[in-house]
Amino acid sequence: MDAKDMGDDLERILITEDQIKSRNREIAAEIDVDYAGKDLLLVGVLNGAIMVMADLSRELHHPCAMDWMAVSSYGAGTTSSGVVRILKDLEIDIKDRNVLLVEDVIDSGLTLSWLVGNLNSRGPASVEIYTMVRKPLAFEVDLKIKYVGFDLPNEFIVGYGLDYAEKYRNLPFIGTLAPHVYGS
Ligand SMILES: O=P(O)(O)OC[C@H]1O[C@H](OP(=O)(O)OP(=O)(O)O)[C@H](O)[C@@H]1O
Ligand code: HPA
Repeated sequence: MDAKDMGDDLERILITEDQIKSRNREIAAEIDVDYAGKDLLLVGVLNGAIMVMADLSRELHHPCAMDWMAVSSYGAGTTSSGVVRILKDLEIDIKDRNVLLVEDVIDSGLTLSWLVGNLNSRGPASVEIYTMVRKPLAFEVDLKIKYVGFDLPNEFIVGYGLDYAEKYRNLPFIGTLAPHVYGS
């Protein structure tokens, strides 16, 4: 899909499809080195992480298992409260496994802080994080993020798995929406 297919919904592209592809490749190479000789289980956080999980995993040379969780954060409006409910739990027992959580965005960091605590209580060998985008508020929570695709400023983004009202996830790039979209 091209920016022009969105009519005037798109404001601007922040990260292009090519930039996403090469960053996934670079990070996959780091992961291949870091996990050489080790078990690796990728855990994607639904729904947003579907694109990055699919692309990252295909750049990895390391044989890895994959599983998914779906969680729901409760908060006023667009603000994550950090109170999280599991909508879909893992199928795989992560005891003694090396888990790499895969996310599209870490914004307030509250969802991932909760998730890391939850997964650590299950006795994994390790839990690390890869996020395609990190926003500035994530620095204010106690969250160690091992792999970061891009640091972006604090504005709402869509595309590459990220939605506004469940739309725009299928854009192959990451961008911002025109103000009129939020008004409609
Ligand atoms: O750092 P935080 O402020 O907690 O926000 C990040 C979370 O918000 C988004 O998920 P969302 O709840 O929108 O669900 P989705 O993945 O289905 O879009 C995103 O995929 C992260 O899971
Ligand atoms: O900027 C964002 N876009 C889409 N979903 C999100 N969830 C947290 N931050 C964002």
